Amino acid sequence: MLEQIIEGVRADLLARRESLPLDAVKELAKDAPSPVDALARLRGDGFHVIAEVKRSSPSKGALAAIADPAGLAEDYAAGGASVISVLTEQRRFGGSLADLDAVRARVDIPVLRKDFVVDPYQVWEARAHGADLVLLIVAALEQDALVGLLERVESLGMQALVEVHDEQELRRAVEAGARILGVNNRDLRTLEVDRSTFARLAPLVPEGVVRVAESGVRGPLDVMSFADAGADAVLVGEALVTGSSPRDAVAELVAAGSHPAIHSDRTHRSGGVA
Ligand SMILES: O=P(O)(O)OC[C@@H](O)[C@@H](O)c1c[nH]c2ccccc12
Repeated sequence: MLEQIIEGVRADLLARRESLPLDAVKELAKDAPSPVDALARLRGDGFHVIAEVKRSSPSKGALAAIADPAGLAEDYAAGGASVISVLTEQRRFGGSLADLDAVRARVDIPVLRKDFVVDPYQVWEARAHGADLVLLIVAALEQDALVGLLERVESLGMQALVEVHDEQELRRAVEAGARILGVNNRDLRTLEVDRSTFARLAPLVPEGVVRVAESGVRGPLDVMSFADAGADAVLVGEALVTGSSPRDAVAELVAAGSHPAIHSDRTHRSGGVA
């Protein structure tokens, strides 16, 4: 699946590059609002929710129409989200750079461009459209490309969420210098979700690197177990776009992550309940 998605991404990228050359994108990037320090935000106190604007996915098809992505992002922010993730991949996820523009114009918390980034052009584009963070998927990149893109992201004042799904990818991410590491519980090759992936990989993430549990969060109980396994943040799409109140849903997840010890063995052994 990953390869087919990337094929489409490259074709769309080629078309955009033809209508707007890299130099023009670089000019636009100069005029973009300065990046917000997303790393400081995610390293800050408390548990963090990265809330995603997601219309559809290859695994689930259509999830939600989302006529007003900026309104949704405002609701997420009001519920206490630390970062808004905006899918910009068009063919399989129904996103666009217009969604990123709309969201950027209406929230001041950090915004993540969520896409299959394989070329520096997309990093410049992210900055030109006001992104503070860019997703880099290790499974989609050779090591040299990963290192180069990460450097480009940081040289533009942004941060990368570096996504991994197994031990080897995790080692590559750490070697490349990732500061924010996402463990995707969904295997992008098969689209299967295995919620034990995060807990398996989290102990291998070096101290000081932000740990994000991605995909498959259904509600507060999942957040508690990811927080218990060491997550600093969760990245949530489907559960938020299909629920009734995105604002209340985010608030519930933030609260759940802030009290992981209620469910931990540690607490049971000491007999206390937070
Ligand atoms: O809708 P979910 O299961 O809450 O997942 C959100 C997010 O983790 C998922 O959209 C995602 C994680 N990594 C990606 C890479 C590309 C596209 C999408 C993703």
